[in-house]
Amino acid sequence: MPAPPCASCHAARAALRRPRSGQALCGACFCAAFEAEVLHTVLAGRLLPPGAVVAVGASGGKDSTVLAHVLRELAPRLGVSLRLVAVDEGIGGYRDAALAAVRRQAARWELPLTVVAYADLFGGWTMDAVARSTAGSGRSRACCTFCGVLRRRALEEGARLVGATHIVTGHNADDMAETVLMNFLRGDTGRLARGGGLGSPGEGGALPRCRPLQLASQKEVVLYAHFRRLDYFSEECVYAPEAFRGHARDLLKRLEVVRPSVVLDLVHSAERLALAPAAQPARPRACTCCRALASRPLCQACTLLDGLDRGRPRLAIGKGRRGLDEEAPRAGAQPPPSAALPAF
Ligand SMILES: Nc1ncnc2c1ncn2[C@@H]1O[C@H](COP(=O)(O)OP(=O)(O)OP(=O)(O)O)[C@@H](O)[C@H]1O
Repeated sequence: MPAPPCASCHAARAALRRPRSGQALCGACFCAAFEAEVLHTVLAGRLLPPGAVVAVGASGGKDSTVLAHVLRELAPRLGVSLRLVAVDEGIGGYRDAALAAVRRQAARWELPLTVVAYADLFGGWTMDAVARSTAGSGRSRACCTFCGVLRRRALEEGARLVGATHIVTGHNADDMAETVLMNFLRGDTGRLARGGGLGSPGEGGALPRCRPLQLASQKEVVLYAHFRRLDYFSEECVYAPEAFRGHARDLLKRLEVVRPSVVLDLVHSAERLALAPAAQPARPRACTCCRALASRPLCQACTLLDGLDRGRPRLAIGKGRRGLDEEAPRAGAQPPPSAALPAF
């Protein structure tokens, strides 16, 4: 049976059905609709004001590739300029190939690219060194926790380096729903309270961050990359199989079979979530080591780096926060560059 005509242009044959609405569209009309929806997200949320210098967190993966491509299309209408910022976490056999993809994109799209490395920013620590250090502590699955905290800090540093006023990342609706679910499953009310909305306004001097693809499903991101013939790196990080996120992802996939709207429902729930006054996280204060915003005496990045420097990663990544708070940073510990507390 031939494909039905495109429900938008009525001229071409439909090439896909949109996963959520079931609308049959040709590739060109789907891409135009996808771009219009991202534009709406940015304008309705007032995420990127005209004149903004936007640092795109570029990992070489599908999400940030699609984000950079869409924003490049929308940049003249939004009146913003773009810079690609890539973080080299020091993950052998993974990040080098991903960075090669980012370099190809920067060259093809004529966008300036800056690469910042954990090793330079964090006193020689790479993710491979962190993984070696945490192996045998029984907590090696926490690699992604370390990486998330340090990457956020590194992205902030890279963005400042290129004179950016805003940071955007490629988190899509599926990523966000996984995060919400993980925070619920861990009982992490602080992150639940901070994690909603389309980004963070830039508390305490940190650059404002946003996620323009937060309402786009993973399937549509992949479809957009396919129809725009984007070149991206699709391998999974070598440390990802250890991550708790994988369990949240599996659970969501199963839930989606019985309730297709579950991903967006979770994202919207998090946006509207209000904590009871007694459960509100403590007011952030300055980290005693680097002066970044922190909900405890030490910010997360300093806590992790200090734990690593002491050779006690178990302390740094465990749930025993009380123990952590009592620990002063090791004398002479290098404070990492300043940034604010992670919101995602
Ligand atoms: N090494 C990196 N350098 C710069 N930005 C990064 C890096 N890793 C992740 N990001 C940013 O954080 C976002 C979420 O990354 P994460 O690895 O959690 O998810 P992902 O769904 O695999 O994203 P992607 O497909 O873009 O790699 C990315 O879209 C990107 O904007």
